[in-house]
Amino acid sequence: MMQILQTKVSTSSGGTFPKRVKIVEVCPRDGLQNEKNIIPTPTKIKLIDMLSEAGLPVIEATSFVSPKWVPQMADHAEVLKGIRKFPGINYPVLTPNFKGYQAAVAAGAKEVAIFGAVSELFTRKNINCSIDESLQQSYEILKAAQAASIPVRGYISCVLGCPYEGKISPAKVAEVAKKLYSMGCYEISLGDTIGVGTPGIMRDMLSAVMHEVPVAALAVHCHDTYGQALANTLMALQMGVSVVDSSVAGLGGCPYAQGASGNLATEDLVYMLTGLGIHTGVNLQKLLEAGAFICQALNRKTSSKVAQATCKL
Ligand SMILES: CC(C)(COP(=O)([O-])OP(=O)([O-])OC[C@H]1O[C@@H](n2cnc3c(N)ncnc32)[C@H](O)[C@@H]1OP(=O)([O-])[O-])[C@@H](O)C(=O)NCCC(=O)NCCSC(=O)C[C@@](C)(O)CC(=O)[O-]
Repeated sequence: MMQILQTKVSTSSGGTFPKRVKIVEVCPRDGLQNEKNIIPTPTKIKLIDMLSEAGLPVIEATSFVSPKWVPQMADHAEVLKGIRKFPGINYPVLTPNFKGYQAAVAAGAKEVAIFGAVSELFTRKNINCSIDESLQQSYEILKAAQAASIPVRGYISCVLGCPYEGKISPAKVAEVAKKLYSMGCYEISLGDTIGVGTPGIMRDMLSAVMHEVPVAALAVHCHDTYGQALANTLMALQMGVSVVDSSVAGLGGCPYAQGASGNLATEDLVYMLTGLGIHTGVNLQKLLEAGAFICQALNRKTSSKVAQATCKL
């Protein structure tokens, strides 16, 4: 039995927060991509349908990457074709190269996401090319997508630290963000891929990026390895960011980022935003049910504190 405590937190200190936040739910892709046991396609489809029913405005459905690299995403086309497409909800998919882009469009994708990084070593391990080569691949996708009126979101990984190169300079993040934005990405999601950042590092990184890209076009994507995801996200909100990536039940992690662990749990994000009086359009009860469903399917305990507090799984 789930019971949500309806706390009303004063918003008097929240003058600088955005009035509404767009949540980009990444569980069906980021949350599941690292799972070793192949999850049945109908389970993935049911999860996405439940997330749609919870009112999430954007649900990243799958990724059109190589099945040799990420076997869990091999059923991408079946997932994308099988989900109920709710009006007003976007279902973007990840595309690493032109081959992935073409397959995504053939399967009916109406929005795609490209991904790059600020670390040469991570880029090599993740997509087997250099940063410049990955930008070239992104450019090819962007050109084709623009001609087909398909919006493209851009991810940048390792913005607060890299598992292979360590510290990352904010100037480097700003440089890559500027390139992706000027190439035509409508939104840039800044990923703390291994969850090593703290709010001060987030502030410095965002300050640099905001000189190059309008804050309205920025999103944050925080992993929770060191328990900093919510704090880092709060810092980003205070700086005017109004798009946040998160994953129900806190599932997630990049298979090619040593030490990566789960994402910020969507339940915890929604709870905090509701407490701050920030509108998301998400029904927390339905979200908790979606989280309970996928945790049961994976035989996994939820990482969401709110789910733990409201439901003994
Ligand atoms: C980019 C590649 C494909 C290069 O992989 P490669 O081996 O260098 O590429 P290749 O061109 O030599 O191709 C190898 C084989 O894969 C096939 N192939 C090639 N491309 C595709 C495709 N799109 N779809 C299906 N098949 C494909 C290709 O046809 C070939 O098949 P073969 O001839 O051997 O039978 C590979 O490295 C890859 O798929 N990497 C994806 C890794 C990944 O998914 N990482 C996780 C997502 S990123 C992330 O999680 C971070 C993020 C976004 O969440 C933000 C954050 O937290 O920071």
